[in-house]
Amino acid sequence: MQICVFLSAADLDDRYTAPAREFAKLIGAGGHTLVWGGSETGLMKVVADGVRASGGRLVGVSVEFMRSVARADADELVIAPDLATRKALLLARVDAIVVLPGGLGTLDEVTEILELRKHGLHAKPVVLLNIAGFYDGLSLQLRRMDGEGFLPVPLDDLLFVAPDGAAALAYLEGQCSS
Ligand SMILES: C/C(=C\CNc1ncnc2c1ncn2[C@@H]1O[C@H](COP(=O)(O)O)[C@@H](O)[C@H]1O)CO
Repeated sequence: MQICVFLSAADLDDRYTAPAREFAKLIGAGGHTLVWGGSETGLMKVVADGVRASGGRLVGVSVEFMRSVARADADELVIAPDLATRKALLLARVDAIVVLPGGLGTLDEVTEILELRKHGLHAKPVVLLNIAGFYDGLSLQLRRMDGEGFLPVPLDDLLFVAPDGAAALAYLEGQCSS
């Protein structure tokens, strides 16, 4: 599978980096390709390093104004002219999307992907990898939207929340083989 991972560009502590590294190892060992924002910073670097070390392929999709922090040794590096084009390219290139802990950039990416899926503009599986309970708050908010009629499709049709990397990959393997 070509797996798009959205995740933090910040340097984080072991609570986040250790499970992210485990997930990266599963991606590489499973023969999958990581498609990500292409940067050499923070959790983005941790996961790219982990995928590379376990034999996986790296496809970076960076953006012109971040070119200087893009990973030079990616197997493939695409530079988009702007953030909107980058998100479209990331989605177009992959079979599935996994969202690790992140800040506003990650939140922007995941909400756009979910909004497109809500409108039936793609049908790619989206997984929130709930490392250290990071997405408990967002999950609660989304469940409230679902329960109170704010979503035109059931939340479970939009998103799967996985407790760990193994559960995330098992879900994607089931979805992408069917
Ligand atoms: C430019 C600097 C660091 C590099 N920053 C980023 N590099 C690549 N991709 C990025 C960067 N910042 C955001 N993104 C995209 O958004 C997500 C991470 O954002 P967050 O706010 O840290 O959650 C990530 O998925 C990227 O696609 C030096 O300042």
